[in-house]
Amino acid sequence: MNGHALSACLIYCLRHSANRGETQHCTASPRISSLFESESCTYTYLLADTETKEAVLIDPVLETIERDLKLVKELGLSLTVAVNTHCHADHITSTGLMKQRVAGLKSAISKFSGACADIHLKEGDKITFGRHCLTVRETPGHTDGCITLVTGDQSMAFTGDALLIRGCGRTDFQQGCPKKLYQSIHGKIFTLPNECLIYPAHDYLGQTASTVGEERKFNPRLTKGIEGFVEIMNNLNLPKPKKIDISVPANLVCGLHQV
Ligand SMILES: N[C@@H](CCC(=O)N[C@@H](CSS)C(=O)NCC(=O)O)C(=O)O
Ligand SMILES: [Fe+2]
Repeated sequence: MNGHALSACLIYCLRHSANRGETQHCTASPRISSLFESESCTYTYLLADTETKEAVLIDPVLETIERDLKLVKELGLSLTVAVNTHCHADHITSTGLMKQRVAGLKSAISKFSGACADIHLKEGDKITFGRHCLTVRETPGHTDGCITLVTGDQSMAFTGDALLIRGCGRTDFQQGCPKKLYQSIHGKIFTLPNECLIYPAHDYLGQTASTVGEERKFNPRLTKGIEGFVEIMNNLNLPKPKKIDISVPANLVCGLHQV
């Protein structure tokens, strides 16, 4: 083999071994537990690598910290990151308290949330746990700091309050903007594969999960054009979340306002 062929071969081998590393590292689906908090109708998701036992918690709620930690212990998991999909307005996060209970645990939230955390996330960042990872897609519109977390194999998306099942997050407070939300959902969530499972932060009707294909086809708000969507969002006339005045300031400091 001459020098040129040898270096071409070397580049090919390096590229392919890097790709293999990426594939092995970040594609298989993690184990998932969906946990519900009934007062705020919030879903907390525990994702784990069943081999390495590393785990990530999404949107944990203060009131259910004991339940969540019990499950982590029962499954023999090592919780590495507790991430919020945004600065919640309706409930207080448990990430601050959880950090006091779990050695080495790091909190994470979007850098555009204005909230404190160990890790400030932005578009394309990855949260790795064992062989799995979550990739950050910025999906503002409900708040400026809303993110959607997508598994490496794009089989699951944790959409926070951006996309709900047959609905979406309201846009009438916390920097809410219907046009931004429409663009976020169509550009960052509906571009995922149709089979990708949607796991929202809330459900008020007892629904648990949906898919990108289902929401693209049946979501009564998102199947409209942008003008129709804006019209719907500007006329929801929802009452404010009962706990908004304590939740937002508390969540800016990881729920450690009065603890
Ligand atoms: N009644 C609840 C608050 C309900 C609410 O406003 N939910 C938010 C998500 S929490 S910020 C929302 O975006 N809802 C969209 C919708 O169409 O319902 C309370 O008092 O806590
Ligand atoms: Fe919200």
